[in-house]
Amino acid sequence: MADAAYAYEPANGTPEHVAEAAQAHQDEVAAASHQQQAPVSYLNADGATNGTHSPNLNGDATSNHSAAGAGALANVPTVLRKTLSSWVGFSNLPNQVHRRSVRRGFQFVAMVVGESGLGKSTLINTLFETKLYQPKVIPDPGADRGKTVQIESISAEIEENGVRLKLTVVDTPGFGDYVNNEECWKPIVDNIEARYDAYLEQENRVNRLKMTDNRVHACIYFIQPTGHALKPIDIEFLKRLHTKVNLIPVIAKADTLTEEEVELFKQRVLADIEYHGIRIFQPPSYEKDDEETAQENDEIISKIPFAVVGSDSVVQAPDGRHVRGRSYPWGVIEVDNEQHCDFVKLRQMLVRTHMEELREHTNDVLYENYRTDKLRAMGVAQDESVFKETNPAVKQAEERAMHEAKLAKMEAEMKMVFQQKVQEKEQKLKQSEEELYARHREMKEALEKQRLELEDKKRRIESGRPLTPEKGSKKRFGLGK
Ligand SMILES: Nc1nc2c(ncn2[C@@H]2O[C@H](COP(=O)(O)OP(=O)(O)OP(=O)(O)O)[C@@H](O)[C@H]2O)c(=O)[nH]1
Repeated sequence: MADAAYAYEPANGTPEHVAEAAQAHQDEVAAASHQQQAPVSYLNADGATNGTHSPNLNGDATSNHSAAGAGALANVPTVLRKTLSSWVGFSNLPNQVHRRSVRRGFQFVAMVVGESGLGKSTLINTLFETKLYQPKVIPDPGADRGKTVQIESISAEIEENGVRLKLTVVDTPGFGDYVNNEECWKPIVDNIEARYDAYLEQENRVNRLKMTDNRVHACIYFIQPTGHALKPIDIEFLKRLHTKVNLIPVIAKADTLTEEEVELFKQRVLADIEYHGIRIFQPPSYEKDDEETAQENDEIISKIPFAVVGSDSVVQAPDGRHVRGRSYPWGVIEVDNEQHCDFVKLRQMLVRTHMEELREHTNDVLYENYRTDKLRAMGVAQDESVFKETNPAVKQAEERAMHEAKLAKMEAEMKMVFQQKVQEKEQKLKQSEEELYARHREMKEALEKQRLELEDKKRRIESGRPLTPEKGSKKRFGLGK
């Protein structure tokens, strides 16, 4: 296992990141072996420099930053890459996912919309090679057809090579069939949203072990093969639905148009779609797609909107083969022949190559947007700071600054309280000082008065004058008042 590599990523590392990191590591290892082993310093998970090492210690030092460079990178979360010395086994993960998926089976909900008689039921039967729809009873001319679009769904469990698929087809009879078709898109939007609501309700349950996904994963929209352009009802419908569901436009009953007419009609439909800013489902292409996949993808994209022919019966071709198709006096149209129609490409995209993509886009984009809008409308606010990518060092510095600010505030408050107390004490001391001074002054005055009286007495005695006590005075000499 010389080349196996793994990488520690920050918490938000995705498998793609990991794969890229692994690839980068392999490139680095290859480069290092060419550069003939100059000692390099390496970074540990904290970003600190751990001195110099020779590049191959089995644990392969793969970061050749200099110490100075390491210092500059000290705050950046570091990816530590190592070569595995033995087989760990996580390359088997896709097989585990495969086994789990086979055990659980898949759910897929497809909606078909289009005016009556455009071949919706026939196409669904043709697509899944199942008689999901039985031949319809055509209503009598006078019979009550109802006044609004009905929503009907049929489910079937189908199995292929041990893989189970629970397929639900949502039909919308009555669409575009009335004299006034003004709001015929509304019951369809309501139905799609009700399915999102049901899923949201399941997500909010305490126990979410048994979640059924009845969200519409794809909406096949049947365009009447007029050969002109999209009709107002088509444009209105597509505009109303394009943010809610994966739209897959198809030109119905393409066998009623010639090859040139189909090509021209496709161009007009696409021009209309672009002009009205309608977003239809486009098979995504990825950088890491191999050549074959990329080519397959391009071919599918080039056929949009798919010109389809449906038939669930087998006919005999002029060369004697028995094929699914439609037989005309002038020949046979084969459903499964790419020269005759785009049915094969539609099936390829819908079932073989992009079913999971459709489910993922429904969940990650369409449902997510619906859920966000719904919760916001209910007044649930999102704390945007949780999405902020944080560098641990910066976060630590922020926390330290906050802590220091808190300490400084506490210190200032304590100082204020202390000063207040000191002021109060000073005030009290000043007051008692003044009281003492006043008392001292009074005593001094009283003593002075006594002294003066005694001196007066002395003078009298010395001069021989009699000491006549003051009238009514019984006061004795003393220091007290
Ligand atoms: N020429 C042609 N006829 C088709 C095609 N697909 C279906 N039909 C025929 O068109 C008729 C109506 O087909 P359905 O599949 O019942 O059409 P629908 O859109 O499901 O009709 P509603 O259920 O009434 O909405 C049937 O007679 C089919 O045999 C097609 O690709 N080309």
